[in-house]
Amino acid sequence: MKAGAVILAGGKSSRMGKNKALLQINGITTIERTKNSLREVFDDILLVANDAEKYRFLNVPITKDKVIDKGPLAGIHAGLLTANHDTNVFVACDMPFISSKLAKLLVELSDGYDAVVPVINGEQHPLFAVYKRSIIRVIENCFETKQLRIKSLLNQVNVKYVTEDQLKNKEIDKLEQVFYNMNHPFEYEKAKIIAKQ
Ligand SMILES: Nc1nc2c(ncn2[C@@H]2O[C@H](COP(=O)(O)OP(=O)(O)OP(=O)(O)O)[C@@H](O)[C@H]2O)c(=O)[nH]1
Repeated sequence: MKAGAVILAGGKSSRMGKNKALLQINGITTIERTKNSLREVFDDILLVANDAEKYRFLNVPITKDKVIDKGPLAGIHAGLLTANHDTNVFVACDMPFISSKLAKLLVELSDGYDAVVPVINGEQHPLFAVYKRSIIRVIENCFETKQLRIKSLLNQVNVKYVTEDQLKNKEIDKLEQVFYNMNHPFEYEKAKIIAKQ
């Protein structure tokens, strides 16, 4: 695949109260689940984390934010600067049920766009989305103008939004679960139940 995958794990997990990436579900850490799923499709997987030692066990290259305390946008920035490919699927480390098939499809839909973002039931999912190196300068401009929301970035680049209608017939398993993410302890408890279903 002429694209890479980037996992973002540079956050503070303050709502969860402990590192979300390292929470176990069915005996395996969330971030490892994510990595294993991406590995079905991507040879190149990069991790953006600011405490690299915790993640050596994943055996993937690790880079740090170049701009500190700027949230996920800084992770996307560092990932694009470091990745081996122009086109990369970015995934948050708190999404235990992502789909490698969907990741591949998002890449396939990216020709002619700077980014590909799923929109499910009207909600945008910019942390399971494709971003290209062409937007690095725009991200840096967002930092300079203190626009740290990914939405601000998306307003300034050429985005393909992919809705659930466009994903029909693509045989993506359990689409409603793919974007499940864990911010609070009760969402972790729910994830463990979902994983057993
Ligand atoms: N590289 C990088 N990733 C980040 C940063 N902030 C958040 N992320 C990642 O972006 C994704 C979504 O993060 P959030 O849940 O919004 O933020 P968080 O800091 O992890 O959690 P809270 O402290 O509870 O808001 C997760 O994968 C985070 O690891 C950052 O400053 N740098």
